[in-house]
Amino acid sequence: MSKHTIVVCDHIHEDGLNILQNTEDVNYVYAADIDKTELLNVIKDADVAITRSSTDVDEKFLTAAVNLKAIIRAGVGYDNVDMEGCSKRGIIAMNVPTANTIAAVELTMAHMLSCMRKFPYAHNQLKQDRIWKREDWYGNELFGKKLGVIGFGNIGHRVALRAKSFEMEVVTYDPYIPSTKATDLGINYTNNFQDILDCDIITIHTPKNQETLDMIGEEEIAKMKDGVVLINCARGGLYNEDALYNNLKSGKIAMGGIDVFIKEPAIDHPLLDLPNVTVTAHLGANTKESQKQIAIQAAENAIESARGIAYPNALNLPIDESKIPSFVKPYIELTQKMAFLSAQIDKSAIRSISVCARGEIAEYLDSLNTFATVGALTVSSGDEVNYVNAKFWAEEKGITIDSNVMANNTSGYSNKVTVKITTEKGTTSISGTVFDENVQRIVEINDFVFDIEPKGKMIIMRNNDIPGVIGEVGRLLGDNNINIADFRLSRGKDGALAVILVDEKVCANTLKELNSLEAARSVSYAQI
Ligand SMILES: NC(=O)c1ccc[n+]([C@@H]2O[C@H](COP(=O)([O-])OP(=O)(O)OC[C@H]3O[C@@H](n4cnc5c(N)ncnc54)[C@H](O)[C@@H]3O)[C@@H](O)[C@H]2O)c1
Ligand SMILES: O=C(O)CC[C@@H](O)C(=O)O
Repeated sequence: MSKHTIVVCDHIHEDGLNILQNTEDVNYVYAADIDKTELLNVIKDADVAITRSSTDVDEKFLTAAVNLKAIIRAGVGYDNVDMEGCSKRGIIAMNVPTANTIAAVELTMAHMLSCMRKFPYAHNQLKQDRIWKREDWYGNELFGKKLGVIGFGNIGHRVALRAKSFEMEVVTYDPYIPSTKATDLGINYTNNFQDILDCDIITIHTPKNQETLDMIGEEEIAKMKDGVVLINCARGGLYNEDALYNNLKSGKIAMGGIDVFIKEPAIDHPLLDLPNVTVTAHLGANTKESQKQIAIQAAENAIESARGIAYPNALNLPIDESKIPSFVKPYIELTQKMAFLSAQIDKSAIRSISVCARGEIAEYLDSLNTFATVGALTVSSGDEVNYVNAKFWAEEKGITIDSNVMANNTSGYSNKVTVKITTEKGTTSISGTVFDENVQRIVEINDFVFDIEPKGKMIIMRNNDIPGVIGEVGRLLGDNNINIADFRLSRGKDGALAVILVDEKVCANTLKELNSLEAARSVSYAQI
């Protein structure tokens, strides 16, 4: 079996490492404890790399990583990933966007409270200096203060909600959201930045990019109230660091709560010398709960991308991101998985790949088509195929690709995608939809109705609808030490189709035995 090399460049939770270690087609390399210069040597063998903010994915890294096909940023911010460099090389970059949201929200609240009550200094005076001097520590309350939240995304909006529960007055500035996203939650929305500068406390939760770097500098601070408190648990440099230092020193800014710095590790940073700054070493994401979730998702996504099955939360998709609403991404992933499954059900030379969609998702047929092609070709061509080269591969092999809007909808799903793969043996058609925000489901296989998560090891068996089939299949799999996790049977006019989810990989001999059952018409094994 050919193995995919996945290199873990930074510390991640052991649950993620265990997933990689226990995956048979993964050769996992732990490189979090080696020097970053040595990493350049190790990374040359990587098919996929997992990084956090301690590894810069820059020109040097990318030049060394000659085999790299995908990179997973085990966190939200990807400002330390050279996205253009990745795209030029056909490397797909992904992040894990929401697993550390709560951790960062709670650290923001901790900094806010620490600043208002000068908590670390009071703590140190008693614990380190053994001085009991209550008159030194008159703080301020959050109650009744005005909080300005810049950036109302996953973290910003939750900080705002928590601040409301402290009975603060909250106003947010985020030109990229509809104002109702804030006002529906009882948060004031403004598109006048001065309203933020007028606040008692300001916290920033935007990504770091050309627009947000130095968003708050000398000029903006001059317009703030004397004694303002500034919190930054997003990225170093969103508040200009020199301006921050000068104004904390002068007392214009009363207190700063800072988790992030332009250059990290920041052990010699001038801000550390100031008495009115509470600091943490980029710990926003550092809760056990969040790191566990991030590591699990990063490991699972690394495996899926190494196998070419899907690129969850891809950041450099071959589509104009600004024109893609967030509901489209899970459909893209699902389409790739359905094509991957379809090409495994009928393992023979593909003649055509066709994607058909209805609902709003039909506007994105072109992108769905690219990802269906990647999924279908991965079965025969492995991880060499990606969204950059998939259509060229198909052309070279003489595979026809087409897409069209579904004419009628009898299923009742408002959005539905069908992938049809035709080989020399026939056509396999799989349809799917997405519930809520990201609950992906396969709802039809060759006109048989199902409700299956596109995940795991499965046997797909077409059979005559006669009594005793389930019992016979169960016995046969039991005799071969294969545990059935779930048995889904769909009945039609002409027989039945069973999708049997199993815990173990099924070998060719067992499939042959299943195929020889009297009721069996065809049997295949697939893994997503
Ligand atoms: N300290 C940590 O360890 C830690 C942990 C997690 C996330 N982060 C960082 O926190 C920040 C926010 O993360 P998130 O998950 O909430 O991201 P998000 O993408 O959910 O939200 C970002 C929000 O910023 C808004 N925005 C973008 N440009 C803006 C601008 N010029 N002015 C105002 N608003 C603007 C966007 O519209 C969006 O609503 C990111 O920089 C992320 O890297 C830090
Ligand atoms: O833990 C990290 O690598 C940084 C996490 C955080 O800054 C993020 O952007 O998700």
